[in-house]
Amino acid sequence: MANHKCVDYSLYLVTDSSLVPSNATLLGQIEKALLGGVTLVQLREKEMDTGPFIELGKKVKALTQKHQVPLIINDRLDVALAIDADGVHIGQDDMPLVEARKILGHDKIIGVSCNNEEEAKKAVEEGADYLGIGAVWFTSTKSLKKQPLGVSGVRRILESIDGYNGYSVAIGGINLNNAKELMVGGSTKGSTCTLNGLAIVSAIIGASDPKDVCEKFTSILKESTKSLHQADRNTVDAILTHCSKAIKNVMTATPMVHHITNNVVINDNANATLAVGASPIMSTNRVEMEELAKMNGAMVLNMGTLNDIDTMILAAQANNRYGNPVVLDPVGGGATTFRKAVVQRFINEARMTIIKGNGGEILSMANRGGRSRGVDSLGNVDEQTAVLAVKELAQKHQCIVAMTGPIDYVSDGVRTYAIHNGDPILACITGSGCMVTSIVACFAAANRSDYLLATMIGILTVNIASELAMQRQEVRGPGTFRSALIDELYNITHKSPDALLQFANIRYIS
Ligand SMILES: Nc1ncnc2c1ncn2[C@@H]1O[C@H](COP(=O)(O)OP(=O)(O)OP(=O)(O)O)[C@@H](O)[C@H]1O
Ligand SMILES: Cc1ncsc1CCO
Repeated sequence: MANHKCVDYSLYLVTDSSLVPSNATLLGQIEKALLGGVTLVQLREKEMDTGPFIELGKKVKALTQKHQVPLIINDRLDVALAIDADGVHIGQDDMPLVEARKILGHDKIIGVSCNNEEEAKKAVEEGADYLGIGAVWFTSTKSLKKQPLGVSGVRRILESIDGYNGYSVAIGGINLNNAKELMVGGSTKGSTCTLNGLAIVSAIIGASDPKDVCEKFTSILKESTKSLHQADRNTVDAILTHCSKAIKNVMTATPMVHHITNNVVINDNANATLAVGASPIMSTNRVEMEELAKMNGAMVLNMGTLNDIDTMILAAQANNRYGNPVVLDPVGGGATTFRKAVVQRFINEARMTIIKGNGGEILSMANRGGRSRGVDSLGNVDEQTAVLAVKELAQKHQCIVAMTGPIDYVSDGVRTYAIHNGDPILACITGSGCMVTSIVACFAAANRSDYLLATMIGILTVNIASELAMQRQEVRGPGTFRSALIDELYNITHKSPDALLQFANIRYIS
């Protein structure tokens, strides 16, 4: 598995050979479930001896590999290591997470079962990649020692770990009749406390037609996501309520943000990154790209003064492999034939998490016109065109797209917002857009569960900092503004994170 931080946890199959119908086999049930859309498989064999477990594990791995789905082994690190599985799932009575991590390292997934807030908080602190929250309901697969959590219990646990960068799935008694109730009710409206998926045992493994059941679960999961977004529709609370937490996450994680950026803005961008509590490194030598990606929180690819394009791609690919968000700033993207071709190479050869450009750059990428003079956008962009461009690009490249300008537009392909903050003087200093990209990368690094949120808060931070900077007495023009902007980035993040909540002027479009 290339990238364990980008695993799709939505339909998680947990096996139990004792539940396989008499006319079927475990491997057959798993294969059918994979054909039906299962996104992750956990092999759970509580009674099996080590040798047969490894043999079975190898066969299951062949199936999951064929369907490009990760394989997790329940409890047994030795088996996981022997078959080079993608990770392990540990219960509260199994090997402690800290010890398991020492053995497996950071390239493997470790999931932890949690039944209450304390267990969840501990697992988060110790660096669990995902939490299995349960049991939600009474279940035939395990005799429960504790009361089941119910939907509200799941929600309570998720709220207690608000801001957690990993993933959460619910488990226990989930079937086609209660899945939607759990997905929608388990998540807090307008919040990052959302379930990423459902871990299902008997409803799939004991089914007469696992493929059909999985297809039904997949459409329930899609419907649930839609109705969760629906719930956010008339509100911008989803963004605002998380501003201070998102800022705190950056300050706590102090993520390293690797920039390959242009040599006009390099110093300003490094200072801006430091000002919000992250740690910049502006390296361009290909020899260390892989090693940097290993410790990196996020990566900025900025096309301002293009030099070694192959190294930029190599670095983006390495960051993709380690699951780090990659933020592309297609500076001057539409201005020359050469730049247009480079943007295409970046998109084709690496996966972008967020694309942030000005009107000329984004419209050019979306083939909707877009006029530039060098790195500057020309002309006004009407709202309808802007919204179509960011939405279409986000859908096409499965990423977040932000178009900056007097009004900024941000979309994940489903939700689109406008940001009305920012002082026009930003357009009078070089690299203010590049600075936005750097700050978005800092937020993305530390707020991985919602990159739309991270992008919105990154842009808001720079824009509101610009408004506060312009209110300072000593600011008399672009030169003094430039220093004051860095000061205000620092002040907002270190002293008054509530400034975002107070001054944000954002609009939900559709
Ligand atoms: N007229 C304006 N009023 C308010 N804010 C603005 C205005 N123009 C730009 N901004 C803000 O300035 C920042 C940079 O946006 P812009 O689109 O100018 O970037 P850019 O062209 O990519 O910049 P650069 O290439 O110099 O880095 C954004 O945060 C945007 O919201
Ligand atoms: C002026 C300029 N030229 C290339 S990059 C850059 C900085 C703003 O994008």
